[in-house]
Amino acid sequence: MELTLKSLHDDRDAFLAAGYHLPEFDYDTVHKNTVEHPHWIHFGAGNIFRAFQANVAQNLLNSGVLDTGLIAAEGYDYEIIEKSYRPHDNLSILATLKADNTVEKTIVGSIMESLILDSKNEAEYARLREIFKNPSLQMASFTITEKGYATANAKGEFFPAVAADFEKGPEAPESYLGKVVSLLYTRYTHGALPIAMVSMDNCSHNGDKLYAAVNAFAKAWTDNGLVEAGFLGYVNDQTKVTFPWSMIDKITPRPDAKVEAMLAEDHIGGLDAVVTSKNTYIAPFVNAEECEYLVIEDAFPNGKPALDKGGIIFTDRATVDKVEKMKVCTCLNPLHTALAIYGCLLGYTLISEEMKNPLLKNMVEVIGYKEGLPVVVNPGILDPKKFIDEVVNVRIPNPFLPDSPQRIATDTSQKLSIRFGETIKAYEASPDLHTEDLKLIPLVYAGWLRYLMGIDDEGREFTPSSDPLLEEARQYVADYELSFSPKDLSKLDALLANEKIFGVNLHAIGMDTLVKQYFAELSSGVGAVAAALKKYVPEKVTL
Ligand SMILES: NC(=O)C1=CN([C@@H]2O[C@H](COP(=O)(O)OP(=O)(O)OC[C@H]3O[C@@H](n4cnc5c(N)ncnc54)[C@H](O)[C@@H]3O)[C@@H](O)[C@H]2O)C=CC1
Ligand SMILES: O=P(O)(O)OC[C@H]1O[C@](O)(CO)[C@@H](O)[C@@H]1O
Repeated sequence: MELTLKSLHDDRDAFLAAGYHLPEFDYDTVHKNTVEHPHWIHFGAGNIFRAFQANVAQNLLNSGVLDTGLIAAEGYDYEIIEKSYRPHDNLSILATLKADNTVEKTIVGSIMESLILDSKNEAEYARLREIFKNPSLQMASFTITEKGYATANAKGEFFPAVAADFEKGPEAPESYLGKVVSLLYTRYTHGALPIAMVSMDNCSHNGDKLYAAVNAFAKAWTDNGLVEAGFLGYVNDQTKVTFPWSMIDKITPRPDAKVEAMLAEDHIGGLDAVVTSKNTYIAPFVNAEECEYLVIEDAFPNGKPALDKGGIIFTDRATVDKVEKMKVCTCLNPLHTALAIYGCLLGYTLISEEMKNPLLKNMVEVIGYKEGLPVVVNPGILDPKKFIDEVVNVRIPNPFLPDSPQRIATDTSQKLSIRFGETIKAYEASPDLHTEDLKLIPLVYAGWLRYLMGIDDEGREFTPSSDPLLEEARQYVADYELSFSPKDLSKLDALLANEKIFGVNLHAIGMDTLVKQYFAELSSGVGAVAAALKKYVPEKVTL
């Protein structure tokens, strides 16, 4: 068998016998409808898109709720399309790795076109313009990673490609967002048609990030006389163009060798995973957990596909904000980051294995239930207690999900502030709660300092995961080594006072003393990390 439309047709019985769910809609009709009346284009053809959005669309096509499929556009890593989409007629295999050790295998065929977003690729760029001219288009969505929305570096200087595009205008831009905004300009010049531009990336207030980038281009092109006068107004007219906020949640690890081997047993050829030259881990299959949440602000000026029938929740902005805070600041991501740091220190390579260690499990339970939950505002549409129960008892201990502390430890310096700082701020602001009662959040901070030393609890060197502030942050711990001798910890002061990293100035609120005390213990010798966990994490957590 092959992962192609022809093989799906010719070998249908063999696929079914091997346990695959197959697309159940009339492919040719949906393809024709999509080409003629596209409703939904997605930018960022990576793993989450195929595991989540494309599968939701397929379910809705199967049940007849939708009659058009998806168009995938890739403007950063063209190899994804060349190596993983086109050889397989845009089909992919979704391996849903359930906590009960069953794997659901689905051939996802809802992506009707895959296009390279490159202004030098005339044919495909023309097709993208055609799509943006079409009145039927309701939504352009994005999963391009948080850094994909940046137009400038940390010093505020525009990236060279962005600066060049500001000068050149919408004809043939080179930067990612420049290309997207030039398509939006095409939509403007063809009737100022309405559209929702929906970021589905895992970052706080994601719609604002997309808006800021789009608006920067619209403004620069207007100031430089490169676009019609009304374009900037169009981008800022919410009856025309919106930038809804969203919260997305589905743990989708990189394509895993064990899953590849399992699929190979079904005798489907050509499923090899590749790492592209731009470092995307991609394969014709994706592996993900079963659980998924996508909550989107209901601001769609051209109407929206009936995705609510596929489990996607539409609500108001304030609710999206609360849901996102619940997940990112308390119920999922802080627990992940705590496990990432201590997992790397203790030599784990699977998050699920860490959850078998009672101390690590108790650590995340205290951080989530005891320290975080008291300050969570219930968003109403999802219950925080139930959400965290599912995270702690089902999702992160799922032994079949090949997720690693090393993957989650990527960019920790960028994550600490939102994942823990918001809770600290809420304690500081509360008349009833006391920041000094927070005992394990400081242990995570201290763990991160210990992690920056790049030496695990056995005394072996390890390579910390990539992080834009890694080298800078490592300077602060460069003088420390594993030893029981007393340390001058003042070298940590400037780091601990860095509000950007921790969300609060830990010195100003007095938490730095505890973090330093913990750090001294964690770095006091081989085995000190395990010893500190034993000392500070309760043996029993009563929920
Ligand atoms: N994988 C996961 O568990 C989840 C991911 N997400 C969000 O989706 C994003 C992408 O995740 P995956 O698709 O799993 O990753 P991936 O590595 O499979 O794909 C990354 C995608 O982003 C694009 N990209 C990377 N750097 C870029 C840049 N500088 N400019 C523009 N595009 C760029 C790539 O070309 C590719 O389309 C994440 O960063 C996160 O925000 C959200 C929830 C879960
Ligand atoms: O720590 P990161 O890199 O944001 O990844 C966290 C993981 O958890 C999630 O937030 C779950 O949705 C995903 O984005 C990702 O798989």
